[in-house]
Amino acid sequence: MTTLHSLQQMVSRGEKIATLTCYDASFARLCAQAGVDVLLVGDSLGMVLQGANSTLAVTLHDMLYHTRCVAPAAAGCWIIADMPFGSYQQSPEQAMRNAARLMAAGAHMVKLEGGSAMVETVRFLVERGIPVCGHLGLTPQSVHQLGGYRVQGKQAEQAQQLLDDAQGLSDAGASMLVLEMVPSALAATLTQQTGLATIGIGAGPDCSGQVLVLHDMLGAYSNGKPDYKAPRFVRNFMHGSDSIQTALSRYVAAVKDGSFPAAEHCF
Ligand SMILES: Nc1nc(=O)c2c([nH]1)NC[C@@H]1CN(c3ccc(C(=O)N[C@@H](CCC(=O)O)C(=O)O)cc3)CN21
Ligand SMILES: CC(C)C(=O)C(=O)O
Ligand SMILES: [Mg+2]
Repeated sequence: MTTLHSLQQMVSRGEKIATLTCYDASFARLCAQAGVDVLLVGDSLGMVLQGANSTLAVTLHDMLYHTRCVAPAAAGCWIIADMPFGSYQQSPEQAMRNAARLMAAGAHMVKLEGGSAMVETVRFLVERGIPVCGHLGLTPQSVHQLGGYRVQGKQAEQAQQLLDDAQGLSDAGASMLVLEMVPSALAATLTQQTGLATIGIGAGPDCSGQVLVLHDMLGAYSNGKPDYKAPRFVRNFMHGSDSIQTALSRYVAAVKDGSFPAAEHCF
């Protein structure tokens, strides 16, 4: 069974943490059988399941429903649930109220996007018994502020801000951190300096683990436009696999042996 403690032990011995998003019981069973360590009930479900072009319209009810679908079937996996847009930014009390509902639905940890502005909220949740995962770099709930789904932290000033944000989240008691679309060298520095278990998506090979959206790594997602191209960090593991089970197992193996991500998936 994967626990926060066993994840930290994996980090200590240099074993990579294989993470996938998951939204339902059937895939939770397949992922658990394939040896996926962590399942993220991501608000990416707004794009993947609901067909929207951002994650902004996802509700707490949506997240509760999918967490309840995943949890009973996720045998042994560590389950992280995303806090959706608008469910935690107002105050630590609002975040606590909604995080408690996600935990009651079966999550083991909640994830929220943002840096210094979220430090007080992270401390509030952790002091009240809720494990918290941060999310820095490309934070999709801020897509309209960031001007698109773009790599973050390329300029020195942005990179320093990310380092300060990560340290702040770590000091506040966060135990994991998703790094999305940041240069590999910066993600490596963040991982070394903060002591957090970092889970990268487009953040290079030197994170403590990797995550992909399930439908992306199975080649099952497109935004419906004829010129759709998957993000650079995606590898389709159905290529060369005869079944979904094989693709999931090959993903776990590639994360564990360091062959994913390769340079072509990184910034
Ligand atoms: N299916 C899916 N996969 C994801 O990885 C994902 C979601 N949905 N929804 C929530 C966010 C949004 N994400 C995205 C969405 C698009 C790009 C993208 O189009 N990237 C291109 C262009 C980069 C650029 O313009 O600089 C790339 O080539 O990486 C990246 C991340 C990551 N998350
Ligand atoms: C892409 C991952 C990190 C995520 O936040 C999601 O799936 O919502
Ligand atoms: Mg998310």
